[in-house]
Amino acid sequence: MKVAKFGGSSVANATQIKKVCDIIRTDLDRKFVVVSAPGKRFKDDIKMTDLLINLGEAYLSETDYESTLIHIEKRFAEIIQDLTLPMSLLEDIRQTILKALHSDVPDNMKMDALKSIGEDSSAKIVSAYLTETDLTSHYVNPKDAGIIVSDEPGNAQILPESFEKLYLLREREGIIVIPGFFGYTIDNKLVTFSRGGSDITGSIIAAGVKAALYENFTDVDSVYTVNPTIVDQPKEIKTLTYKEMRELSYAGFSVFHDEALIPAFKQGIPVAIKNTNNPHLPGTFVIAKKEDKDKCVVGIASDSGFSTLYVSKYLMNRELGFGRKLLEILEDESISFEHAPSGIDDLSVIIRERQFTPAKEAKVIERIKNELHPDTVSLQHGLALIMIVGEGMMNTIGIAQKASTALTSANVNIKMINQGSSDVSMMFGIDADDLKPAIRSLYQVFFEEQQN
Ligand SMILES: Nc1ncnc2c1ncn2[C@@H]1O[C@H](COP(=O)(O)OP(=O)(O)O)[C@@H](O)[C@H]1O
Ligand SMILES: N[C@@H](CC(=O)OP(=O)(O)O)C(=O)O
Repeated sequence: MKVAKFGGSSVANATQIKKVCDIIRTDLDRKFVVVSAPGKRFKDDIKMTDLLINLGEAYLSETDYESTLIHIEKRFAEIIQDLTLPMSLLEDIRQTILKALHSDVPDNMKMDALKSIGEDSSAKIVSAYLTETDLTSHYVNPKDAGIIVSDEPGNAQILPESFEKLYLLREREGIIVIPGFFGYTIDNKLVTFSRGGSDITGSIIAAGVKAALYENFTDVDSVYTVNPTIVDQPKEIKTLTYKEMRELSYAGFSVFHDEALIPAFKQGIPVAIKNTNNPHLPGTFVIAKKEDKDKCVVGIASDSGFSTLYVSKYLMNRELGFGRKLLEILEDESISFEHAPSGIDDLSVIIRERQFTPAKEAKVIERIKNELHPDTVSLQHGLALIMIVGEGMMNTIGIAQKASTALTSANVNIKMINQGSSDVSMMFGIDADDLKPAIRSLYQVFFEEQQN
């Protein structure tokens, strides 16, 4: 038995949904189907999840929400009409939206209920279309499936008690279509995963039913060695390990959610990332053990939008608890950090920029000054991080030298290097404006000039 997850681009309109159903029909081992909300149909289109978020925000701020509601209904109406499905489906979706919008619950619960409607509606539509084309298919809500999650709105985590019930899904007849992206708490509250979280649902179902394979269908032929929006037609990655994929996803390979590896990994289920528009191609396989031992570096991920909190104080090394107190201030202000390289008298903490507002930034600096009495404290924005990833890097001579040669030849200043805190990656911090030339030059050196 296989689990097939189809991303937003695969269910963006009726033409794409027909491709999804053809893929299922060609291999009936694909018994469990997980779907996302309709995604972008063209570059500047708006994803259904974002429309639902806009709807909720407009409603909560008591501004005009009717126009967004009409926009949402029109998109679903178009899909349902083009698939010649009964219009009662649209009425069902409309009622679900209105019920979530007018329910008397806290704002974060209302937002999660609204956000889930994209996936929920896709699952109802795909299941109805499969039935229409003579396949036995059932829509199964995550609550009935057994997806029990923590009570963290917009950021749920799966609870271990889910897996026993999920295994029973194997007994159900026909093709089971489950909406991705959300689950229910023990006391029945609907909570969503973080953005892009339908990948997580797919992995949870795969682990629960002990699938032979978890197929993740998207809009690219494979996972590429670097982001294809930065380098044109980069080389494909044929296989990589769970550890490598998790590291690359976290550092910017948005094709697969970094939290989606763990459930499949724990059960040793291989993951295949494939293209809905070219399903005959093999795609990329994520597996437990490195296959191509000659290729040390598998991919180079990157992301911008980071800040550096820099603190220096003479004799910091002798001040017991300095680092803890600094991180405690961040914890108090609900700020998480990514990396924290340190020297004798200095400590830098890398933080995602979006966690700061001007007021929060001023408060953090003020608290550090008052509570830790540093010589200097500053917060610099506009940092980009590059992560070079590959199992075996630790024992390979010359990776850092190759990377710094590539960055030098692109005239890119290295602001920070972090090597050794992970055995599968090496991080470089650079100015965000230098990101594209940096990645292009690294790609050239690591994947075009010679094998690594
Ligand atoms: N290294 C990479 N390899 C492949 N795709 C990547 C990579 N880095 C970023 N992406 C982007 O991920 C996109 C697919 O992910 P996503 O938009 O979430 O798809 P879906 O709609 O299937 O969920 C691709 O279109 C591509 O632009
Ligand atoms: N629809 C949700 C969850 C998701 O996984 O979507 P996609 O498969 O389009 O990345 C989001 O946009 O966050």
